[in-house]
Amino acid sequence: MAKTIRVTCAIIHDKGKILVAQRSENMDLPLKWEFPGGKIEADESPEACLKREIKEELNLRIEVKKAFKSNFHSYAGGKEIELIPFLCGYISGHLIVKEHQQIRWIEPENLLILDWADADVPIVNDFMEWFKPNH
Ligand SMILES: Nc1nc2c([nH]c(=O)n2[C@H]2C[C@H](O)[C@@H](COP(=O)(O)OP(=O)(O)OP(=O)(O)O)O2)c(=O)[nH]1
Repeated sequence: MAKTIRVTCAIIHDKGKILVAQRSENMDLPLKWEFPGGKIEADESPEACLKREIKEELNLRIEVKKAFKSNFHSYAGGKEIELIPFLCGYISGHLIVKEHQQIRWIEPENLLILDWADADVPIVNDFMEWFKPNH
C-alpha cells in the first residue's frame, strides 16, 4: 500500500480575510482551490514545513497560531494524503504568486463557494464552524 503523504496547509487570516489559492493547470488537481502549503520533509515539524512552504510559494512570513483537525483523504489513482491545517497570521513580506494560477483574499463567509480540492472540504467546514462563534 502506498505511504500516506503528510501535507500542511495554511489558513492565513489577515484584516478579516482569508488567503485562498487556485492550483495551476499543470499541477495535480488542476484549478482546484486549496490553502497554500506542501509536503512535510524528513525530520521537519509541520509548523516549520508550513513556514518554509509559504515563504517559497508566496514570499510571505507567517506565524502559526492554531492547529485544526487533519483530514485523511484518498484520491483516485491511489494517492493518500493527510492534510494538516493551521490557522496562521501574516507577519511580513510582499506577496509574489510563484506556483498558483491565482491567489485571492476572501471573506470567510465566501469560502464555501469555491471549488475546493476534495481533501479540503472537511477542513473548510471545520474552520467555518470554529470561525462563526468566534466572530
Ligand atoms: N498544499 C496543499 N496541497 C493540497 C491541499 N489539498 C490537497 O488535496 N492537496 C494535495 C495536492 C498534492 O497532491 C499534495 C500537496 O502536494 P504539493 O502541493 O506539495 O505538491 P505538488 O502539487 O507538487 O504535488 P506532486 O505533483 O509533487 O505530487 O496535497 C491543500 O489545501 N494544500
